[in-house]
Parts: sequence; structure tokens; C-alpha cells
Amino acid sequence: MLLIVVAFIVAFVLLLYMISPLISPKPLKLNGAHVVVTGGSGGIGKCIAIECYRQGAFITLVARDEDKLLKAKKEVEQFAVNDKQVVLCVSVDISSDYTQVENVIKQAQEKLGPVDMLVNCAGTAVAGKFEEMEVERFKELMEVNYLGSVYPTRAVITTMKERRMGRIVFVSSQAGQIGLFGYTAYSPSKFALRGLAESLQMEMKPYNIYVTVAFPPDTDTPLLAEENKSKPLETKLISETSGVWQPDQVAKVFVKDAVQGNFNSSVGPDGYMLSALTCGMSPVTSITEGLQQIVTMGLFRTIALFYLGSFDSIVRRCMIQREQSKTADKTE
Ligand SMILES: NC(=O)C1=CN([C@@H]2O[C@H](COP(=O)(O)OP(=O)(O)OC[C@H]3O[C@@H](n4cnc5c(N)ncnc54)[C@H](OP(=O)(O)O)[C@@H]3O)[C@@H](O)[C@H]2O)C=CC1
Ligand SMILES: CCCCCCCCCCCCCCCC(=O)[C@@H](N)CO
Repeated sequence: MLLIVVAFIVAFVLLLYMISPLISPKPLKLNGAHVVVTGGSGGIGKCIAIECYRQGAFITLVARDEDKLLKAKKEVEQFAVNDKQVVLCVSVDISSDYTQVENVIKQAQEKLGPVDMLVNCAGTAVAGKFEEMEVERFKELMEVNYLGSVYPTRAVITTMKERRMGRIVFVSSQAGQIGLFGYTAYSPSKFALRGLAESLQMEMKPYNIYVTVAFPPDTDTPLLAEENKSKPLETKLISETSGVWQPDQVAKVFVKDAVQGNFNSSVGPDGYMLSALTCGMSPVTSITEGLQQIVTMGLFRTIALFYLGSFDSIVRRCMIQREQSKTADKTE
């Protein structure tokens, strides 16, 4: 019996080794490549644009506010590595009308050539209790975070398929790997990206197009500052688990993974554990990644149960505190 189990494991590892060269993509050369970054005028997107520009890429920044775009363009341009590089700005709402998005991408391709890498980073967040959230928010977040990633991707994919090359990055969130208190509207819009990415990757792999899903933790950007103004205490306390990161730190990791064609991109020890734990049926892009998932999954699930216990106790304590302060108010 033991022999069979051992033989099975050995055969499995061998199989993994055998198929892995087929699935490890060739890294994308950023030097001279055209990279489109939605949400490129601020926060994580701007840092991703800078990271690509530093490696010699031509950049198209996509966002709504034109002043912010121009300011970001000037910032990015400071990191030029040769005098041919260009930063193009396009102002469009990526979530409202597909034809508009298609048109601006067409214009960008006419000016800077076919898109080699698309980074879907534009997005927004609100945290609040399910029954207190305005109902429109659920729709808005799906439109901006989900459809706002579908549209630009649709607009570049045909040319990528024809050229048999390309990279698509979806910026999800750690809240796209686990559902948390306060994120009933936000989390689903980020989980959706994972489903899109997995399906798209299976379709695109024969065309040498690689999809990356990035799962940032809390990152120090204008969005986080805005979100914190109305974040429930529970959400704050739970999110503190994986700390607050700097946008340039997370951007570096995401660009590296996208260039290598890794499906999953995470930051920090909690990010690593979450990704291994939630890998499900997502594609593997290296032998080490596959082996690590096999070996660590049980251990990480055990650790996760402790985390879940502590999250439950945060929620319970906050509820008791609220009720106590309510009764105190009444007796005053
Ligand atoms: N910061 C964080 O803690 C985390 C962020 N993320 C995700 O990372 C991504 C970037 O976040 P972050 O950098 O913090 O956000 P910022 O608010 O700092 O930047 C968002 C960018 O997206 C653009 N944008 C927003 N809505 C639209 C739209 N409808 N059409 C076109 N452009 C749009 C903004 O420009 P403009 O408003 O001018 O259009 C801006 O350039 C988001 O998807 C977010 O969900 C994930 C996990 C953690
Ligand atoms: C082995 C298991 C390990 C489990 C670790 C769990 C860690 C949970 C922390 C979740 C943090 C959520 C950040 C969301 C950020 C975000 O998307 C918004 N800030 C956007 O503005």
C-alpha cells in the first residue's frame, strides 16, 4: 500500500517536471514594448507605469481626470532610460461604454504600436456594512472594477492573438481572495477578476498570451486614504493583519510577475500564504510554485483557521462595544 502511494507521488512529481517546460513562458522584453496602464494616473497604477518605463517601455496612461494624467506623465518621464520613449495620456471612463474604450485603445495603438502588455489597474473601493451600503454601490463597483477590466482587455486581445504574444494583468486585491467584514460590495468585484483571468488564460495560452492576477494588500494610496474615512472598525482591525505597503513596492512585484508570465502575483508573507491557500484550479507557471502549493496547503489551512478565529472575535468584540456604548448613551 505504502509502495503504491510512494510510486504515485513520484510519478506525479515526474509528470509535473515533464509538463512544466511547456507551461513556463518566455519572459516579455519591456524594452521598446508598449504598455497600457489603466488607472495609471495615480497610486499603484502610476508606480507600475514608472517601473515599466524604467525598463525602457512606451507607456499609455488611461484615467478620467486630465490634469492628474498630465501630472503623472511628467512624473513618469523623469525615469526615462532612452530619448525615444514616449508617455501617452488618454482620458476615458473605462467602465461606461465599450465603444469609447475601443476607440481610445485604437488611437493609442496607432501612435505607439500594438499593445504588448495591458495592466488593468483602474478601480475603486468602498467599505461599509452590507445593510448600510447604498444599493447603487454594488452595481458601481462591478462596473468599474469588473467591466472596467473586461472592456480594455477586449479591446487589445484580437491584436495580441494575431501577434501570438502579450500580457494581460488584472489588479484584484487580497479582498479578492477572501471575503471580509465590510467588503460585501468590493470583494465580489475583485473575486470576479479571478474567474475572468482563469477562463481567459485557458483560452489564450495557445496564443502565447499570459494572464496575471495581482492581489495587493492595503497599499498607501489616495484610494486607501479615502476608504479609511468611512471604514468600519472591524474592517480596519482585520485588514491590519497584512499591514500597509508602499505602492512602489507592490508595483515592482507585479511587473516582475507579469513579465515572467506568472498567473499569480502576491506581496508579503500573508499574500504568499493566501495565494497558496486559494490556488484552487488556477494555472501553475513553475515547478517550484506547484510543489510549494502541494506541500504547504494543509499547513496554511491550519494557520488560516486561527486567523478566522481571530477575525470572528474582532467582529464579536466590536459588536459588544457598540451595544455597550448605545446603552450608555441611552442612560445618560
Ligand atoms: N490601495 C489599496 O489599498 C489597494 C488597491 N487595490 C486595487 O488597486 C487598484 C488601484 O488602486 P489605488 O492605486 O489604490 O487607487 P487610486 O485611487 O490611487 O488610483 C486609481 C486610478 O484609477 C483611475 N480610475 C478610477 N476609476 C476610473 C474609471 N472609471 N475610468 C478610468 N480610470 C479610473 C484613477 O484616475 P481618475 O479618478 O482620474 O479616473 C486613478 O488613476 C484598484 O483596482 C484597487 O481596487 C487592491 C488592494 C489594495
Ligand atoms: C494562511 C492564511 C493567511 C491569511 C491572511 C489573511 C490576511 C487578511 C488581510 C486582508 C486584507 C485585505 C486588504 C484589502 C485591500 C483593499 O483592497 C482595499 N484597501 C482597497 O482600497
